[in-house]
Amino acid sequence: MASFLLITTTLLISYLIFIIIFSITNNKKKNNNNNKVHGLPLPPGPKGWPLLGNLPQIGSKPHETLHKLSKTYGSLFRLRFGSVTVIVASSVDVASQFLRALDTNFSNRPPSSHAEHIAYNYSNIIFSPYGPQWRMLRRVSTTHLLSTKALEDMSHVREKEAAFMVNRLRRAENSTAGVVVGKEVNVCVANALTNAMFGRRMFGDGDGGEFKDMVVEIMKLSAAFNISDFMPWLKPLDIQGLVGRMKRVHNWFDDLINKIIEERKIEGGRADFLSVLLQQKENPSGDQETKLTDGNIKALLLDMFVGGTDTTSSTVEWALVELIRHPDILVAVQKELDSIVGLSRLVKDVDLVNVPILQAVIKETFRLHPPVPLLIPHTASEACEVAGYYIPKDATLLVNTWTICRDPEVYPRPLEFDPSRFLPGGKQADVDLKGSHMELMPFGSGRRICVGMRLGLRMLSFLVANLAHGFDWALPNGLKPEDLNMDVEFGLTLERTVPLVARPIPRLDPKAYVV
Ligand code: HEM
Repeated sequence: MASFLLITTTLLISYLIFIIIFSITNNKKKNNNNNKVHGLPLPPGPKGWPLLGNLPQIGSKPHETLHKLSKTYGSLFRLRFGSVTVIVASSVDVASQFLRALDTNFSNRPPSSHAEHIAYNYSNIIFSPYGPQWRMLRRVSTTHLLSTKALEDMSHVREKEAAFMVNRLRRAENSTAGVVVGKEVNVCVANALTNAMFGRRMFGDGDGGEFKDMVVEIMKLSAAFNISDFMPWLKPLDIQGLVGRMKRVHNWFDDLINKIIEERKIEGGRADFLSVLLQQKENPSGDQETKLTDGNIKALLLDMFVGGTDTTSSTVEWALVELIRHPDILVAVQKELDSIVGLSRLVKDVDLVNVPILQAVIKETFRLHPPVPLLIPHTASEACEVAGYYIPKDATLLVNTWTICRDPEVYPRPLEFDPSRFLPGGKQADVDLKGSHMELMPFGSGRRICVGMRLGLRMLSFLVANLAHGFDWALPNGLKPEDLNMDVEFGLTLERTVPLVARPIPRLDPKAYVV
């Protein structure tokens, strides 16, 4: 036994030494070749550690660390995460070179253990390689699941879930401790999505049972930083134990969704995403280059849930926090909505066609609190030149929208919450959220722009509208709005460290709240 341990340890140490030497010489060679062959410098950047590169410098709030580095190295700089070259874009000009001028070259994604072990080996949209499968999944999603008509057909589901939420909040009227608003919003968004996907609510009002536990684990793993994604030679060791957890949660999800699919086969079709996808699999429409597989269907539904829930609910929470901190703006939103909706019913989807103040509040919330401050990473399919620098093939691109949204050259008084920038006469009056204005792109831009953007925007506007129109808001325990903790936690989205707890004070006719 002792000699077995000795041999294993010796082999492991030799393997590590070999990897260290190989990685150092390989990185040097790569950099020299890059410079020599193309005669262009690589973007500047801080020196990294052997092997780990700049990983130890990134910290728990990468967007803020990268923001600080951009002050030293400029709006286009380079890092190394393990063996991966990382390029960071932190200005409107640089971001538009990558995401507009060179969009096709930067439409790929880096390898990801999450995509491999949870999302059916890259069968999803988010991490699908740029190619026929990705095009097919985007087409199916935009044409059949998230088209304007499909979103309108689903509006009653969102309205019903919002009514449940408003009703729960109304019942908390007399609670002096207040309610954890983000939790209520999260349950509402999650149920609206599972209703759209599977035709059923899967989160109870108190606890969400098995599905909720599974989702929480998936969300945690989606946000986790797996070191072997950057040091592929560490893969066999799974030193953080993440791959084991990913495989377990994948099987959990797979069992659950298989059960739902089997039930669906017995019950017959419905008008939800699952039925539409199963039908598309049997009878594909158009001349699809690739066929939709069971793996694609499951991975796509998972993508939509993971991509759509926390992004939407955390932005609603931030918007409400800002409205509580700026009571005059809350009153302006309420007046705008009262003039359209009155006080006898809740806001509906169709009411939100012409609501400039609400839309300006949403934009300003996205600007100060972008839920995805570093866009999902892109990679360079081919080496190229940007701003006089050499960008190597396979380099990972991070776009720091958090920095872009706080650039004082673009946004005067950038730390102030001031929706009037986006109103007629304001400096950013023409800026929309659809990815054509690099100064505000919470959904990204170019080919990889968020596929659920329209659904996300509708849910978000609709929920903020109902929270603002349905209630006045007070803080418990004499807390003053200006004393609200505004710290953030970087994860799957940029969440509040301290969730908002507030007291909803109904302001509509009592019958408006009856579900
Ligand atoms: C406020 C809500 C949302 C925000 C802020 C948001 C943000 C984003 C961002 C920043 C990206 C990456 C863009 C890039 O790579 O450059 C993305 C991608 C994606 N989002 Fe969203 N999202 C939201 C809602 C949704 C919803 C509701 C869904 C689906 C129902 C969804 C599904 C996806 C998918 C599938 C992708 C991958 C697109 C691709 O790689 O081609 N998102 N989202």
